Amino acid sequence: MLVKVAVGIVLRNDFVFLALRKAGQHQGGMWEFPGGKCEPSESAEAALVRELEEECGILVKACSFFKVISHDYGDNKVELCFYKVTEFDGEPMGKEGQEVRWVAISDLLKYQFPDANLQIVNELVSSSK
Ligand SMILES: Nc1nc2c([nH]c(=O)n2[C@H]2C[C@H](O)[C@@H](COP(=O)(O)OP(=O)(O)OP(=O)(O)O)O2)c(=O)[nH]1
Ligand SMILES: [Mg+2]
Repeated sequence: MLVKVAVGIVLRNDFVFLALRKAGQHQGGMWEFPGGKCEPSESAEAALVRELEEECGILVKACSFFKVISHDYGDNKVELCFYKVTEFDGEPMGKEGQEVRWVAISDLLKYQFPDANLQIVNELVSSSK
């Protein structure tokens, strides 16, 4: 089954907000851009706003669509809709107890991401140079 996911690249200056996926989750132990599954008939943008409030406690004020990446993990097929989040209310936090941190975009390659993220991470790092 294909799972549609909305993902937020939350940006502030040259930093991006990352969260650590918990051990029991799919791709647990990997760093991620916060987000989650779209509910049936929910738009990706609506899911993005809902998930970032649920997971990070922020209200998205401005975002722009970045890219869709489809990836087959074998056990799970995902379609990730990435958005750049450039304006938000509140200070992002790990609202579900997850470890979080602001990371300089130029340092992103030091973090381990799920395979589906590799292209996006490389593009972000290249564009920061
Ligand atoms: N949020 C997020 N998910 C990612 C990224 N990269 C990646 O492969 N994924 C995958 C992992 C999961 O299979 C899926 C996202 O599911 P999720 O676990 O965040 O979904 P959710 O927040 O709705 O959580 P749940 O209610 O199902 O527990 O997408 C990423 O950067 N961010
Ligand atoms: Mg999630």
